[in-house]
Amino acid sequence: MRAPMRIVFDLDGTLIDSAADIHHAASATLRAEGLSEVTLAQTRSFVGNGARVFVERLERAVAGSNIPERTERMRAVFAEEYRKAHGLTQVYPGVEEALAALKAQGWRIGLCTNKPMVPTRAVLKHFGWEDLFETVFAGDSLTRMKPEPEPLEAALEELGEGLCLFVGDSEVDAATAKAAGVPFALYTEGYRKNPVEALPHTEAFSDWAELPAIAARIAR
Ligand SMILES: O=C(O)COP(=O)(O)O
Ligand SMILES: [Mg+2]
Repeated sequence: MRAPMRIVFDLDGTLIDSAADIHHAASATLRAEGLSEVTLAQTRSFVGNGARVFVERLERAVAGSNIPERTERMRAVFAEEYRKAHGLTQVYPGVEEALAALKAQGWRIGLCTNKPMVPTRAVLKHFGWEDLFETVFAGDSLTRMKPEPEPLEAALEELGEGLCLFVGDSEVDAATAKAAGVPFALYTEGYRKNPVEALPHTEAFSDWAELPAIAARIAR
């Protein structure tokens, strides 16, 4: 009998390009404080360590520092805006076909994102993906988030035993996989800040059509 296989995906910058919506939510948050706005490229560079860190980076970029009361107000506005922010989000080309192919190959599929659970569920619903993942760990599911290994380990545990693979786009994901001792497939078209070579990875891909073959190779 074939050993079970488990594959866990990151969300932002891996399955979906959500930067435009995050930028929109960030702009509303900054406007509410009378602060100047940031560019889409800046927004992209602030994504990766969850919503709390995102807001801190945003505030620091335009105001020079974090003032606790202001940071809290900004967090509240951002959370509200983020929940509604999926109209501009695009699924990367080939993602749905690749996930279907992986399922057909016998992979059990999970999600491990640093995005909080409320906007994560909202975006999954938006794309009709509520039942796509057998397990979902968000940035606020546990007390620790990526790059700590716990959420990835927890997602894998929920998927049972067997060979495993993590797929993500960023330095945070590469570090998480390394910390958990899990093979890592790097999607190169997401929000990473450094060259591909600088991120520890088992395999890298730029086209989702390549992933089923990569996974099959790792599973051999
Ligand atoms: O929301 C974030 O900061 C990052 O989200 P991700 O873990 O899905 O890339
Ligand atoms: Mg990501």
